[in-house]
Amino acid sequence: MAPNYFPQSFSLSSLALTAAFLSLLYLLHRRATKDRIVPAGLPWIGLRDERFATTRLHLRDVFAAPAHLKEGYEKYCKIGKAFISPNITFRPVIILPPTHFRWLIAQPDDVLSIAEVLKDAVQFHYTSPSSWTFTRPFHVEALNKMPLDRMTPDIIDEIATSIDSLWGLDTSSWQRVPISTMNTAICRITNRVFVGAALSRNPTYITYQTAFVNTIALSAGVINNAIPKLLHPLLGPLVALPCRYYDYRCSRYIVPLIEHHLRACAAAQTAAVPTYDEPRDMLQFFARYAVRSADPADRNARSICSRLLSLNFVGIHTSTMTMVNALLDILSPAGVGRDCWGEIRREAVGVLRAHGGVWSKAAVNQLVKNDSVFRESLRFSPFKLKGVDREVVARKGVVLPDGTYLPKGTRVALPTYGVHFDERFYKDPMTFDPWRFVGVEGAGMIAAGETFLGFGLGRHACPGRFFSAHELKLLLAYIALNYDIQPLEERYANNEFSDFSVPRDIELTIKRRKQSAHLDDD
Ligand code: HEM
Repeated sequence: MAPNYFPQSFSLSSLALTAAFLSLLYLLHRRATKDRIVPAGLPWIGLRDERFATTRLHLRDVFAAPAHLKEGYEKYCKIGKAFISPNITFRPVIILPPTHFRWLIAQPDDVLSIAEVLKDAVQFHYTSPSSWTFTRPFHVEALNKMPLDRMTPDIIDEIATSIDSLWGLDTSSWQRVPISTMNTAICRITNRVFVGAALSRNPTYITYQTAFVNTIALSAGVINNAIPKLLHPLLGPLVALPCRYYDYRCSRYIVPLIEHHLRACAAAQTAAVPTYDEPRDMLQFFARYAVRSADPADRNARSICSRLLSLNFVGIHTSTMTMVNALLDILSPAGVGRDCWGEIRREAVGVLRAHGGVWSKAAVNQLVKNDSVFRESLRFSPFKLKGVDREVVARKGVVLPDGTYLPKGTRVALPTYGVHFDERFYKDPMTFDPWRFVGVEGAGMIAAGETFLGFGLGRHACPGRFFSAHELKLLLAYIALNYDIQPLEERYANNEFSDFSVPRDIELTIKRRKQSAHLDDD
């Protein structure tokens, strides 16, 4: 009798189930790899000779991205060559060397697109469809031209109110506060500037707004990384339900305000004598742009509201991480060794006294040490290790300066991490030197350039950086003037995940000063 190789319990149905499971795995693998456009002739970084080599490389990259990017930069970028970097999304990204940067920023948007990357990264189609139903991206122009001088009194008022309530006013004893309180403060300051005092102090609105900002990132992450593309139309709307709900709840507060501002702007436009006040918040500013547009789609209050919420999302996370990284760097042994906290406080005292105790844009512009610390921290502790991501959208693809052909759909990016630690661009790059940029022509915090990619590069460089730099410098100055902080034992390492480097939530030991340092006797 022929031997029975199958255990008794191993029935035909379990065999069929196993086969179905394996087929499903194979199909998912095929779907996951469908978008892998891999241009010919470029080297991979980190690829091993093994089965399912690229799939395993993409998975390994979740924790090995910094090592991959460093190795690729040293091996290829430094000799002017591009390389292929793996990615958690299973879409490889072509990392361009500094010699190709000028070529990249010279490409028009219908060849290399940032919009495609953003839409995909945030899965706007599911998470916030209304934020893309506009014809003109006037929010970018509005961000570039924000009337920061006029907004400064509100910004400093919101900084003082939020920090005082989050960190307390006890001048007698040291307190422990989570560094993540910066997130709440920046959320409040941003909202004060975006939607005005009434809403920024409304706890219910702030709860919904914070929930939106947090769930949109989570939903997009799940859709992008945990659901095969094939299932996006089915599961995308379900996963995005929470952030769509919070978007809706916020809109109940914001839309009536926008409609009010749109009516007021339209009336002022037709009045013989304009009656409308100069805008003090972004909603008013947006309304001005909207009424000037010839396209009614630009005046859709729901779309303007979702656009504003998406800007909140982009701006609050980035500004929070920049502030937290800066505090960690300043209070680390490297920052303490250069008396960073003391210097920032002395500078703030001098500038504030020189301006009669009142902050203005001109006063903030004189905070050169404060400015240098932020730029150095963005260089030394970037929260995104590769950046300036673009997608090839030209139907016929595009050719790199070295002759490499990139088909439509290829993703390209620049090696932020490599450039920021390249000894050809920075002396002693592994050292945090807070005063590195003081007095250096063209090296202010917001100056985007080929050797500093913290805010991107070219015409799409971050339009929110003018506001963010202003807000962060005022926030740091306020804290330095009003609080003592104990140094940290070490520069706590950030959590690294894929090409993200996110600071950890640690506790700071702080004590309120009896009065702002600019009022002290010398
Ligand atoms: C320190 C804080 C910030 C950092 C480090 C930062 C960084 C960046 C980076 C690296 C880019 C990509 C640029 C490129 O690919 O060339 C970007 C784009 C962008 N940022 Fe920021 N950002 C910050 C704050 C803000 C704020 C506060 C806002 C708005 C309120 C904002 C709005 C935007 C927008 C709308 C874009 C897309 C620009 C476009 O599509 O042309 N950012 N930002």
